[in-house]
Amino acid sequence: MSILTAIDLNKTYGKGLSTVKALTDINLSFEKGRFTSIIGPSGSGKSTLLHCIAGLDSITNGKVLLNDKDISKLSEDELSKLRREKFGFIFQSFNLIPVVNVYENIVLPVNIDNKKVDKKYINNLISILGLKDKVDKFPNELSGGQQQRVAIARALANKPEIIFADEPTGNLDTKTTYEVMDLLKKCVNEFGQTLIMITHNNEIAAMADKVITIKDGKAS
Ligand SMILES: Nc1ncnc2c1ncn2[C@@H]1O[C@H](COP(=O)(O)OP(=O)(O)OP(=O)(O)O)[C@@H](O)[C@H]1O
Repeated sequence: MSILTAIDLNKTYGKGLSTVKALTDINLSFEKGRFTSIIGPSGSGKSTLLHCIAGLDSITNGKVLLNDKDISKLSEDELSKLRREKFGFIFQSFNLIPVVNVYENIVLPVNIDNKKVDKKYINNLISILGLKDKVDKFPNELSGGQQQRVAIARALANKPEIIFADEPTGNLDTKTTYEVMDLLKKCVNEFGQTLIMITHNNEIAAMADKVITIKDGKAS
């Protein structure tokens, strides 16, 4: 069953002479509870696609359906609620809050929604990501790889239906990369979450149930 569908999706940046056509007539569907990887050359439109289907960026033409609902028609408030409740994001830049500790950063999305923190689940995430002895530290006391792991735990804290990831292991060493991939695959295979991930790493791309290639703003 498809959870997310792009129909005739087009994205153009800018106006007048300086326009850039980033995506052209994209028709794709993402299966619920599956891992889809997105590969393609630099500048081909991968991040633009991810941002458009995740409701982070407006689209120029077409539709983006979440189940059967066109999310490209939602207001900014409705979109931000949707993203908070149903989506988890892992980007190359971690966007951690510098003034609160690692634990507070991780549970932030749960607290924003006034939900109860599932301590067992959060502690399991912390332990799998090797952050047990870092929970009281502040982001600037951690290495880049450690900060990325905190960002991953935060993205998963709300048990999102869809995890959008843009090169999530780009800054990690090989061992941590495989640990993180094991965790993300577990999210898909054991918890039924949907994972959509951009990667430049062919080995990681091959772990997916489906691989989409973007070239010159077109999908194949
Ligand atoms: N905010 C923006 N304004 C104008 N053009 C943009 C903007 N963001 C991206 N682009 C352009 O859109 C095209 C697609 O960029 P995008 O970042 O989606 O590619 P990518 O495949 O993710 O690249 P990379 O692998 O290097 O991250 C590029 O030509 C880029 O320069």
